[in-house]
Amino acid sequence: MKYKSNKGFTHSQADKIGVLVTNLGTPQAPTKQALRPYLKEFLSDPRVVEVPRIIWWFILNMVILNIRPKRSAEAYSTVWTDEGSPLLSITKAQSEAIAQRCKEKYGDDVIVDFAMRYGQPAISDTIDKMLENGVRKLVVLPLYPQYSASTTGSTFDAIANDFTKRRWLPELRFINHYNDRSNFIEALANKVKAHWEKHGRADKLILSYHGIPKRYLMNGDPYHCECHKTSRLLAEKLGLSHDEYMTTFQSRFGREEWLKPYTDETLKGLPGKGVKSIQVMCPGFSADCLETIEEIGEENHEYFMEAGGERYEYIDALNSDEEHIDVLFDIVQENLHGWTVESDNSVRAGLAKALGSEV
Ligand SMILES: C=CC1=C(C)c2cc3[nH]c(cc4nc(cc5[nH]c(cc1n2)c(C)c5CCC(=O)O)C(CCC(=O)O)=C4C)c(C)c3C=C
Ligand SMILES: [Fe+2]
Ligand SMILES: [Fe+2]
Repeated sequence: MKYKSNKGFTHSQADKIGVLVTNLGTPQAPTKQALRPYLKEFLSDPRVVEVPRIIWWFILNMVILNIRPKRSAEAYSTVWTDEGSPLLSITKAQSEAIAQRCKEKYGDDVIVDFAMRYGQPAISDTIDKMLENGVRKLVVLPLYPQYSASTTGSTFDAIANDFTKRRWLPELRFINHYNDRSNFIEALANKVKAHWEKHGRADKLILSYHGIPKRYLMNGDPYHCECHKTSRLLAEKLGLSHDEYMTTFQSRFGREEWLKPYTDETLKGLPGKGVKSIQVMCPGFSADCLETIEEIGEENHEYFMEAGGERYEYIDALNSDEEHIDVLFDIVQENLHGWTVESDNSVRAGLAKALGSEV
């Protein structure tokens, strides 16, 4: 059979709304063996690496997958906790907190769950579970504030690809971005202010975002502009002048030019220009992960101090802070607008009978 059936449907089930929270994904363990399949899936995605497939297949399989898993595993082992990968445990906590809010407001009509674009829990498995539990309307919330084809676009591909295998599609609402949303900017600003209250101000606030190849921007990806907009709005909210903050791009991969200025090169150069104390925030990461904890918290900290810096502080991502959950729940609520959860019992009864399930 070409399409997945709707086994598990019972007529007594009421139609439900599903909220699927997604993030990038992370390896199962901080080991070379676990990194290989994770990196293979991630880096085989044509939205992530836009290089002709045949050429990329050779580079990926012959070079990268022989070198990078070991190096990445070492980096991951420095951030691993008792609960596993921070990205996974924080995304789970965010999803549970949104679920709690939905339960308080909508009771059992709205089911909230999370999935990862690469690795586990897989998007298709989570959609399977939701549909089996009666979901007929689906809101997808990728936890990327700024749209990029390599992240948000790729998440849409995964949903679309899953739908090609299903017979009875649910209704779909897909959240594209929230980079300039006022309560998101406010939550970021409050996080900075809380840090200032505790530690005082520094010479500069560095807003570091994950990079993408410059070529993607030149081909029309709005990510760079969306990052700058987040920075501008945040700086306005904090009353910062142009020389009190900076937008930079981190986590380069491969040899081509990526969005500039690069975070690492910037930090190496700042002490020589008289900037001796900095605070770094990453407003493109909804959860702390390898790229913030290790790359910003450790590696770039060292670069700055070795170059003559005197004070370096990383300001955590919004993670499962109450105010962040308020923002995410607000986005979800907006996207439930006009959706009711009335059960079409006659359709379900007919279907359940035909499928031989409970009627
Ligand atoms: C937040 C937005 C992100 C964008 C944009 C992004 C683009 C992008 N990433 C790579 C390559 C890698 N990224 C890796 C880790 C990683 N990337 C993001 C987010 C964005 N990536 C996150 C949240 C993480 C951390 C995951 C975790 O488990 O903690 C990695 C894996 C780690 C490593 O080996 O360095 C790679 C590889 C490309 C090529 C790209 C743009 C096209
Ligand atoms: Fe990345
Ligand atoms: Fe990195």
